[in-house]
Amino acid sequence: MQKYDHIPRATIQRLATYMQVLETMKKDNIKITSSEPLATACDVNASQVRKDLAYFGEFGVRGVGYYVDYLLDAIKDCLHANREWRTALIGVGNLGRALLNHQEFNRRGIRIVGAFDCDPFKIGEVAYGLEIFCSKRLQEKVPELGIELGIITTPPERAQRAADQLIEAGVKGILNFSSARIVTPNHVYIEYVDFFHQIYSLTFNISTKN
Ligand SMILES: NC(=O)c1ccc[n+]([C@@H]2O[C@H](COP(=O)([O-])OP(=O)(O)OC[C@H]3O[C@@H](n4cnc5c(N)ncnc54)[C@H](O)[C@@H]3O)[C@@H](O)[C@H]2O)c1
Repeated sequence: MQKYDHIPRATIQRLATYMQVLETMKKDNIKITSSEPLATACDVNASQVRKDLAYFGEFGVRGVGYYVDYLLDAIKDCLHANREWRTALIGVGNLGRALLNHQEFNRRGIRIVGAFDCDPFKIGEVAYGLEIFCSKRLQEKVPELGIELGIITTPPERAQRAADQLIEAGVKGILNFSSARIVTPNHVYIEYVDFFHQIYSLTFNISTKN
């Protein structure tokens, strides 16, 4: 069993939220904080924050709290968010183009260095500084461009094929924006982004809790 295998997925997701809260504090020149603001941001209690952080080490200072800079750097280390991740985007349609143009990826070290599509009219076109390659060339381009992550923005019925091509090329982490559930081998990690999940949570809460 690997050192970090027992860490719950929810903990990892909360760490990403803690990181955002701490980044805002840093911008606002706040030097010291406690678990409470981090807990509030994630709708958990302060002891959950301490438990989440304890998986990775001891970051608080007794009688002081947490130094914002130090905790932010420590969380970035935990999430490996302090280095560049070279990324391929598959499916240069409406959403794909919006993501290619989203500056926040670069700022966070997620560098989209390859854009791929299967439409012959799009292949060879330049979108936001990237030449669009045929997705059949992933096998060749992934090692050449040092790509480690993939983003899928194809129609759902094409997403498994796109994932298979990424996996065959050696990619081990995939962010899937299509609604398709993707089958991957154990060594490949997949995350799903779907704003309908959040919308249905809103419709449920509005309808049942008011
Ligand atoms: N997660 C979300 O919240 C969210 C929001 C909007 C859209 N979506 C999903 O994102 C996906 C893209 O939406 P869109 O509006 O950009 O669609 P789109 O039709 O504009 O773009 C899809 C692109 O994928 C390309 N493509 C198709 N098959 C491919 C393959 N096998 N390899 C490479 N490229 C391929 C097409 O040529 C096209 O350029 C859809 O699955 C849509 O449902 C998700």
